[in-house]
Amino acid sequence: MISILRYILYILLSLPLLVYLRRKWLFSYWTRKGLQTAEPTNTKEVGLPEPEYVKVMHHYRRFKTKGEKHFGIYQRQSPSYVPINLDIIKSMLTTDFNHFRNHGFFSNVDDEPLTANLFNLNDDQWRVMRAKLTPTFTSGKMKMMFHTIVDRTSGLEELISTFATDKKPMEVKDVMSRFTTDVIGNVAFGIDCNTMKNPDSEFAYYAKQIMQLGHRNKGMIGNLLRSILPPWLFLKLGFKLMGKELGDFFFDLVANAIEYREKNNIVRKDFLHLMIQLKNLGKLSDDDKIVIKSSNGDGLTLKQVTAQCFVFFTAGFDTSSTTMMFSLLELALNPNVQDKLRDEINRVLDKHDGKITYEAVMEMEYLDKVIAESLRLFPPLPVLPRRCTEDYHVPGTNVVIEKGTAVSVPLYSIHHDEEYFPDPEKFDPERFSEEFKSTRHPFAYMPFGEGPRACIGLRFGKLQSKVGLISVIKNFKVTVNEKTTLPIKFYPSFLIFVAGGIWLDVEKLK
Ligand code: HEM
Repeated sequence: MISILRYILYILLSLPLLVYLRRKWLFSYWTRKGLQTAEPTNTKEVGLPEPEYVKVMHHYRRFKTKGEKHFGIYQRQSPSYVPINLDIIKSMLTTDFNHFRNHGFFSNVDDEPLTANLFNLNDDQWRVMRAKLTPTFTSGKMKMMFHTIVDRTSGLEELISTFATDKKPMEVKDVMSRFTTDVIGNVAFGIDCNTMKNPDSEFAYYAKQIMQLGHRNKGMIGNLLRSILPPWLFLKLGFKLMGKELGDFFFDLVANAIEYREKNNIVRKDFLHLMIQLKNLGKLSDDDKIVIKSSNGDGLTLKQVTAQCFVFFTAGFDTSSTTMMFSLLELALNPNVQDKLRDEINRVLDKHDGKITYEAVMEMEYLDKVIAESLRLFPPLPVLPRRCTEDYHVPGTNVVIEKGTAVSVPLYSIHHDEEYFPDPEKFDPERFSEEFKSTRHPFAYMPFGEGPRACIGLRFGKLQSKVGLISVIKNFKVTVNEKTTLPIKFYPSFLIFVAGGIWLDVEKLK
């Protein structure tokens, strides 16, 4: 008995040593691979912790100054490879795409249908889905949906007018998200969410839940297990990655909308109609009626359709409202740019009978530059995730990235690199004149990602951001309210969130 107790005591005493050795071994991964490493720090940060992409930028700058082409970091306990050299990045995202075709997220249509969305899908499932969805985002299809975006601008103008009349500052992210929620809710689910009129609508509630995924909705034990278990095991224990309530809400929404349209042969020019075609025919068709029978068994299931509508919504509403929020902040901080943009908007709209048409938007070159510069300074997805799917010898180096390793393409760091963008913190839309663009490495700017896995919704995202900005700048003058903390501080998240929000004063123009 005493000897058993002694053994237990030895084990207990040696436990801290084992933990220490395991930690040492895990965190020596990159050194063993011959790569410079950003050591994980244990020091407590004072105030708001910096988001991961800002920490990566500090390392990026340090290692780049030393002439390194790449370095390694640790996310929790997992190693992640961070390329610095743009030619390496180009190879990984394009020519050697096959080694890095996955984002590295979990997806399983049976256990949790919403995870079977294009962003999460892997390997052949991704390839097949991407090929099916690509024709949904052509410029022809964008023109078809254009009126839905423009129709929502009257609600946006009404909403902003209330702040101008009451002389109250407006929290820009809230206002612009309500605009994009109404636009995408309409084109992806075919419903009038009306969050601009009613911020407490059911739809607005779920939109907020989506933005909190991964932090708060699983309870304390759920969050703890989620951080240590692989997703498949987490699901086997009865937890949900996205939450059951959220999954049921979106599934019912899509199922009911499709049933209604199919029963009543309702055709609308939106994503949902295109998804009905993909469900029933397996491809898009020019028919202006609903065809029910799948001719070749190639059609998407209802769960697959729901997952894609869900990702259009999630990937589409926050990215575009973030883009407009930062554009408006910079326009408020740079009144000369704001005036110049307003002049362009008025000049072009005059040529188009004062109407926001697709052609008018395409004609606004300065608007395009303003948005491009805002996306440079504040890319809504500041790090591009990839997962290595086959061992990869990094060109021009002795390093081999092992299958299964995560890759973080440091978009935010590249966009703030003074080699590519001199005086990088300055907002200067002229960086996107043809003259300057042609002198830059093509991979120095990629807010929508690059290669076959780049953002499928680029055209739609740009279009709704442009229409939203036209509608605000045409009608209102914006200035910074003192409630905005400058310089802005980011909230720690993998997306760009501003701590305390961005508050602007708005003045209605005649
Ligand atoms: C300004 C707006 C937007 C920005 C900045 C943006 C940015 C991005 C980025 C950086 C990626 C990852 C690309 C990569 O891994 O290389 C991405 C992927 C994606 N985006 Fe967007 N996005 C925007 C708007 C939209 C919209 C409006 C939609 C849909 C309606 C959308 C749907 C998607 C989807 C489905 C993916 C996954 C593509 C795949 O894995 O094949 N995005 N987006």
